Amino acid sequence: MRKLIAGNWKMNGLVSSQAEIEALKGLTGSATCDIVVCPPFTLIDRAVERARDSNLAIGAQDCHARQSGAHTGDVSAEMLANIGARYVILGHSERRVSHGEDDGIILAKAVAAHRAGLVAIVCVGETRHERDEGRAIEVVGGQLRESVPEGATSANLVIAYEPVWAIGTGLVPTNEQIEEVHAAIRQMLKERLGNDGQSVKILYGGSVKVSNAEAIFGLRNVDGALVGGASLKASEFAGIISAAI
Ligand SMILES: O=C[C@H](O)COP(=O)(O)O
Repeated sequence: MRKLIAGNWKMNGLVSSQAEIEALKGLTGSATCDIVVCPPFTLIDRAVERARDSNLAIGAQDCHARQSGAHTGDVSAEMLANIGARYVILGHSERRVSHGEDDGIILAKAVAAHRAGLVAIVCVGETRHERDEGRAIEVVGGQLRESVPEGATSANLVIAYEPVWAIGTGLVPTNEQIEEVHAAIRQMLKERLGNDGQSVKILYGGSVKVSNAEAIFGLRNVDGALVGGASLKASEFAGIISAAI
């Protein structure tokens, strides 16, 4: 399956950071994988312009479930599609924790993303405590069941497995642990979405770096990565992308 490498800039980036998009274009012109950059809302418009006529797609880091209305400070999926975003990250653990988002909210947002024609990158993953209790697959399975819309397809859904304890910590599960969870996600997607579940991309996220990318991308059910810190510098992100080619 063609790999997908997505960069989540989180709450980083000023107007001057457009230079990273420009540099990334230059460094990844011959890449044979799909590449997505998800800057903060404030830079999406500019990033779309910068990425025009390149193999980079631009995404957002969240959206509201409603199309419009009295929701101060929020941005709808339709607004994102309207300015040229093609992807939206949903259910990132930083939003689950700091904004109290539960699976029901994430499901509603994924439905909204699909309504607007966006690809939803739905994040799932267990905490350290849940892993230590041997419940990683059970937790991820519950999140998938409750937050993936009925009728989602490989054209509008990507799953990102991000163990919470691996995000921004430098800790990474063993290759066996990653493969075990990805294989379980693959099976659940097939059960839920039928044959098309086989083609939904499953990304790994959590402390992906140039030094570990190749080994992670070599795992059977890993179809790419959702990269945080290492996506902020074009040269570093391009190094990860080249490991996926
Ligand atoms: O969305 C990205 C993940 O939270 C991973 O972040 P990280 O690569 O900085 O660990």
